[in-house]
Amino acid sequence: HPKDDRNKVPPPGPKALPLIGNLHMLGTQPHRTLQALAEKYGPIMFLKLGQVPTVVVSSPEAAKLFLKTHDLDFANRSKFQAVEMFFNGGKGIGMAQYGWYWRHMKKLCTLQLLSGSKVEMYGPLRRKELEMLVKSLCNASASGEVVNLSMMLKELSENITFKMVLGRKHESNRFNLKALVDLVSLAGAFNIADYVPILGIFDFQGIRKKVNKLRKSIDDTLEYIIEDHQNTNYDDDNNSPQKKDFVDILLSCLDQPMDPDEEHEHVITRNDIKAIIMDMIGATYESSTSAIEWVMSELLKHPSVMKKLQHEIQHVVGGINKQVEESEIENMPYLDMVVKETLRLYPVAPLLLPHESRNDVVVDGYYIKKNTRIIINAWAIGRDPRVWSENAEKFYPERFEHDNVDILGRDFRFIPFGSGRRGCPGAQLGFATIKFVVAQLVHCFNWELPFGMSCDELDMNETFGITIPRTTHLLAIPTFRLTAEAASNKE
Ligand code: HEM
Repeated sequence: HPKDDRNKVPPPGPKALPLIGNLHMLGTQPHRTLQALAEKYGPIMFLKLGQVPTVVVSSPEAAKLFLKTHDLDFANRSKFQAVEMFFNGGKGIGMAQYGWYWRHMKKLCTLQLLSGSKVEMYGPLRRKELEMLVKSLCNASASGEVVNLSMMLKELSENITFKMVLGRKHESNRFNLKALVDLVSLAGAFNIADYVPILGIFDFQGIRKKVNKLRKSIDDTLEYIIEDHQNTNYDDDNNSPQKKDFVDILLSCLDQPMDPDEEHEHVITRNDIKAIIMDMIGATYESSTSAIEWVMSELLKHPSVMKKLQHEIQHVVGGINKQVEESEIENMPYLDMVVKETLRLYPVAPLLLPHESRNDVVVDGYYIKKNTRIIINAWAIGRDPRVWSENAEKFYPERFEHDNVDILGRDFRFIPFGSGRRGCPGAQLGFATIKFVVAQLVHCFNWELPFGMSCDELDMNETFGITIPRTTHLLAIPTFRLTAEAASNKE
């Protein structure tokens, strides 16, 4: 009825062009462009990205409406060509449609892989990998070398990810891990086919071709990983939980009913397990590296914060005779503030992962149709002066001193891990990893910028993708500051 249609007011937004809609407005830094557009059109704004109706959310109040009040209505994910082609139609968690399959898989991973006790269980592994990084930094310190911290952190993250998920070192040439990592980045690439399907037929960017090429090689890799695990006999000594990696735990669910009490008697298949392995590698791989890189960048720019942090850590650890133990981290409130402040300014996934409406919904008086893409601009919320005061752009960890916001998205001013049903199940693991690595790097070394660079000269530009890593690598000079015996972590 026409009268009804008049009442269905969509959120305000800029005028859209035929075919491409507002795509041309996004530029190379969509998180920044969308922030500027929201200043003009408001915190709930409508855009047409190609053919895709999209609502962009840019304030804590609005985020709460979408991720809490109407969470269930917006709990779907948008479909992306590369993901559809690859992850067996989205049978992992991150890109799966809302429903019983996603619910059970998420529950399984949360309980079996990512619970607090499992995060603790992988502590020794993180510690061992980190020790190796400290050793090579010690060598660099002895010869006064400039290190490429970005590359070293990437390697650390690769080692932790592959050890934790696959239980193996990534050097093994039987794993085509490069293909796995390439695929994850293709899944996140801007693919015109996702926005203007009619142009997708031509595959101008060659994404479909690349995904097809990677498909077989990755399937072989995943098959190899699974077989390798199935053929490993754990003798009694080795059968301790510490020896079990993610894949072992997942394989113990193979061919088991997902939930025998439910009406959907889905039995967990090999394909399900492959998709979850891909999800876990994808989610772990880049997220913590990017966050640690930003923490270290801000600390290099703010030597007084670095000193204050060293002081706290030294106090908790009890001097400079030993390295940090992960169990000591919980007694370091300033470290907590430093990492939160970094995630506020550089949320790893600046626009979270796109949600999608499951029904027609009215939010704050605006009519939002079923299958509308929802983008939450966590980056803009973290930098809004109305929320964080006039110094919102400044790195100032003390702002959290009397403001103990939690990381799990209960406070919509701070949502680096999302919130609600589709929130990040790896938040505790991610947060713990970042804090431990930063604490160790800052406790073991003094850090300086190279080539006589002043703090103000450090390039702080970001490159937009699913994540926002630094555009340029972070170079720095470490100087070992602990006693000689602490170098090998002996007390
Ligand atoms: C610093 C580390 C991390 C950050 C900042 C981060 C951030 C995020 C964000 C923003 C989302 C999307 C939330 C939304 O759309 O509302 C997400 C989803 C997800 N994350 Fe993380 N994450 C991190 C680490 C991890 C780790 C270590 C894992 C697992 C090993 C993980 C697994 C997932 C999964 C499976 C989802 C999809 C959840 C769903 O769709 O239901 N994340 N993460």
